[in-house]
Amino acid sequence: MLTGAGTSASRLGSPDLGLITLSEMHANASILASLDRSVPLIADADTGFGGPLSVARTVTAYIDSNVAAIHLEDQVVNKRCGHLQSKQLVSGEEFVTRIRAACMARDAAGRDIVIIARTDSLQSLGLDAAIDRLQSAVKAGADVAFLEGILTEEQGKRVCAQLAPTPCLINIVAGGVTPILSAQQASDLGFKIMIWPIMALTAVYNSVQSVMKELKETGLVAADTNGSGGIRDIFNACGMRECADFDARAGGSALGRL
Ligand SMILES: C[C@](O)(C(=O)O)[C@H](CC(=O)O)C(=O)O
Repeated sequence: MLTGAGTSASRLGSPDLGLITLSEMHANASILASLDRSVPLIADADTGFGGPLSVARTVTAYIDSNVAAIHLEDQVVNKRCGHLQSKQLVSGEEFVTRIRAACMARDAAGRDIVIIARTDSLQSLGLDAAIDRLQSAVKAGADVAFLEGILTEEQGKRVCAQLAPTPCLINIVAGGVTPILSAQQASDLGFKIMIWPIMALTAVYNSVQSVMKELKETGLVAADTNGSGGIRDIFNACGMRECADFDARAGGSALGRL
């Protein structure tokens, strides 16, 4: 999952308030999608970054980066995280235009990308209107429906039932408005896709904060005595053995001993 909130936080040091641009999102998407091509990447496309032509440009850029799916929402371009208050929406017609533009760009590219329609309208318009927006988006060609900021399990169950057979996605954000559900609970409600967009960022943030505090207070962060948790673990996770093996098979001799 390429999170817009996480990309804003890590690249701009800013909250998820619509400051991130297509170029920055696309750069991150390209890196993530190329890490392991067998793993499909869902990328946040926010509002599509403008009118129909900008939406089309966004879709084409993500397709070129081998992104598997994108979610496009109905907030105004000056958007905010879906779990904050006072979100503003574009009209239902403008939302459908965004989705239609995305599907047209996908069809024109002749390549496969899953279009996930996200509505942020539950907060201000209520459940019936939000479901209505998702149904219109599906009619315009969206493959998956995403009701953002679900407040209760009952709402989750209803959206899945009323959108069927279109698969629905649920977004779990620690500290957000949606109850934290397990994969099994989400599946029991009828969801087919579940994202935890800021889980990894939260874990990294908490552990970096903890070691930074320790370093500041004690002047030292002790290394693990058993050799795990160090830089070699990270190099190995990044494929150091595979690199050495490739180098040797190609006839190289520089990576025999690392
Ligand atoms: C899904 C989301 O768009 C994202 O940026 O990952 C965010 C997540 C978040 O802010 O925690 C969202 O608006 O829900």
